[in-house]
Amino acid sequence: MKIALLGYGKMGKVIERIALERGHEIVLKKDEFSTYDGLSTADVAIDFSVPTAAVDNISNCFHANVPVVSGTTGWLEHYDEMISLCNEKKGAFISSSNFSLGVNIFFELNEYLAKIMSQLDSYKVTMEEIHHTQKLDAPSGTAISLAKGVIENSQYTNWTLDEAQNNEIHIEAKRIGEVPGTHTVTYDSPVDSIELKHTAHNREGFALGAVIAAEWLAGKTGIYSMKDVLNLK
Ligand SMILES: NC(=O)C1=CN([C@@H]2O[C@H](COP(=O)(O)OP(=O)(O)OC[C@H]3O[C@@H](n4cnc5c(N)ncnc54)[C@H](OP(=O)(O)O)[C@@H]3O)[C@@H](O)[C@H]2O)C=CC1
Ligand SMILES: O=C(O)C1=N[C@H](C(=O)O)C[C@H](O)C1
Repeated sequence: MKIALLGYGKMGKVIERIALERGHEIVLKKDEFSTYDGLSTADVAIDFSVPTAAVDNISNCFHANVPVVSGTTGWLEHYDEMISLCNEKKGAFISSSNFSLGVNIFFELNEYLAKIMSQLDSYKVTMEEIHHTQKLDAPSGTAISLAKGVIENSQYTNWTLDEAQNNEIHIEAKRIGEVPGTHTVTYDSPVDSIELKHTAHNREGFALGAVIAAEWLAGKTGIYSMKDVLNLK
């Protein structure tokens, strides 16, 4: 399969290695100043860039009729626009705040736990995410997805980085050294606590998940999620 890499930073480089190991060919490595030359020859594009570049990258894929897998976080305010463009161009799209198998299992557990805890007034939920100091966005896309998973299954209505008021979920975003990504969901009561925690040991899980998603998406049309790829629906 011919793959275009949109973003060739920390993630792009790990994705390149895993894609080559799985027998794929890289036809474009786009960073900030390079062009999209080669994009139209790709079977699929994988976007791990920066919040300000994701919309251009994804739009260019739809215009070039190339299926696109996007892992970039911090551009959610343009999500509906990209969905409309995908539908208009009859494109193929998967975006996820986290492509690792472990985090996608964690998402399922988070939703299940939220349903149970929604019946118990004595517990209050909070979230913590820890990432490396080069990360541009806060809170992480994964923390936002976790908060949405709770909101859709409980009485909580929104998340905040500030002190939580009624029905708000507080997210603590920490930036420390080279941490690849640690997320914790905590339910705390006066008598005990329950914690769900995922710790990434490196970037391999994110990158492998993105390559698997790209293999799954190539040749398809439509808008999908990691639930489709991993058969979690
Ligand atoms: N969904 C998931 O599973 C995961 C998502 N992420 C997300 O992926 C994104 C990338 O992370 P990471 O690799 O660590 O970040 P890096 O900062 O290491 O890499 C970002 C890359 O994007 C490039 N870039 C900047 N502008 C453009 C542009 N206009 N077009 C294409 N590329 C551009 C940069 O180029 P240059 O070097 O020239 O500046 C750089 O190569 C982040 O949003 C992060 O949150 C990260 C891990 C997992
Ligand atoms: O920027 C990162 O590094 C990561 N970003 C994603 C996010 O914002 O959730 C996923 C992962 O935690 C690593």
